Amino acid sequence: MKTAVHFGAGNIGRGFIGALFSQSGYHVTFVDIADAIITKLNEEQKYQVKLATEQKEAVTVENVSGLNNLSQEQDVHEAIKGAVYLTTAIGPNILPRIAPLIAKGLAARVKENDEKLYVIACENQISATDLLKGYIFDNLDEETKAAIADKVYFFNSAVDRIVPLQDNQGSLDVLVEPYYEWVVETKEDIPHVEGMKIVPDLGPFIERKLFTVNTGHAVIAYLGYMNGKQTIDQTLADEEIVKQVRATLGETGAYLIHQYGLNEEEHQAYIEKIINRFKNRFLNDDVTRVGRSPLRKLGPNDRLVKPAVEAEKAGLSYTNLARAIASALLFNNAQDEEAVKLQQMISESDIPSVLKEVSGLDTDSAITQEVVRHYDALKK
Ligand SMILES: NC(=O)C1=CN([C@@H]2O[C@H](COP(=O)(O)OP(=O)(O)OC[C@H]3O[C@@H](n4cnc5c(N)ncnc54)[C@H](O)[C@@H]3O)[C@@H](O)[C@H]2O)C=CC1
Ligand SMILES: O=P(O)(O)OC[C@H]1O[C@](O)(CO)[C@@H](O)[C@@H]1O
Repeated sequence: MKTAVHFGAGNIGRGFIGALFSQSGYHVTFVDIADAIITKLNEEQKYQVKLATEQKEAVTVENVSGLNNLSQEQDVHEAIKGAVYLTTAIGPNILPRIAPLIAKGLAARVKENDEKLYVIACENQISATDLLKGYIFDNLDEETKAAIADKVYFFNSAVDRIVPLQDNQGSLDVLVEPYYEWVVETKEDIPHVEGMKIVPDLGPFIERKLFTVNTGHAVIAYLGYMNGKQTIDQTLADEEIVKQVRATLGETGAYLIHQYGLNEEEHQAYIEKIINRFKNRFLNDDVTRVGRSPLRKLGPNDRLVKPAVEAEKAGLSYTNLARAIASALLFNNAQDEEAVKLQQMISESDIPSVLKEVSGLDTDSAITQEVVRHYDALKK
């Protein structure tokens, strides 16, 4: 049987990417540090993906197993040696940590296997696979880099499916929204995977997704948190917040239309479809999950700052994006490591200096001034 090695047996790993490989006739070897999940995968060898709908339709995912990357290094090398695909859904910040192990696996593989291997990072981050490739190459000697050149291919991708935190008493089953989109950038003819959409240029896809789904979601999460809401759908019951989401997505939309020549009506329909996805009450999606890791979300290339910077460059409005950035700066969830660090930075310094450090914005830039104005207003 063909195999795919997937790093990260979490929500997207089990509920989306691993499920598509399994449905396409692959055996999926999940690699993770969570021992309980790995043990259960090996014991049960299957799980269910359940749709967040009234009917809760379920699909059984079979031909799965697990390896612990901390205690089973050698087995992970063996798995990489024989795989057709190597994918990740682990969080962008974790990619550097798994790169040394992948590098060792690739070095061992190319000594004995001339077949092509396709590496795809499935993370909410522009050019995540390029980043992963860089981390892997930092761990390879020149000879191995040359040896893998025409055997290991690295493709960027965009992944879109809302998979909330799972409240299932340790079961492997995963609740997911019905919608999904996995777009992979390549001009190669690659082995078929159900549900994988191939495009020659990912730019418009990843920006459209990140600056609509993820920007919109972040606005709801931060405003919801600020207003004491528990979940995304509860937050959207507040019409003022819905208005704010539409206004923000109006700004990212204007940039996307300007940058990629998108059809205005189609883009408006895309926005509305996404807002409806967010309203799915069966997801019960916690605002703290969607707002997690605010330092990453406030990064220069991420869902809030990048569209604001691009809008400003294009002479377009960015005041609602500035408000979204301000609301992210007010996310003071004590359970979130990055939120704690962010609040500590703010308490020891000032907003312009924090934005300089976290988002790469000049302290006297127009965006920074606009964020400070909103921050002061929201804080009241
Ligand atoms: N949940 C969602 O709806 C979506 C998530 N994404 C992206 O997918 C990626 C994964 O997100 P989720 O599946 O939600 O997260 P998750 O937390 O459910 O899964 C991540 C998994 O990685 C494992 N992990 C952490 N550190 C590790 C390490 N050093 N070595 C091996 N495994 C390690 C964790 O144990 C966990 O099982 C993120 O980049 C996220 O932005 C993208 C689209 C949708
Ligand atoms: O996974 P991240 O980047 O922390 O952000 C959460 C976002 O990702 C998603 O899980 C799916 O794209 C959304 O729910 C949300 O916008």
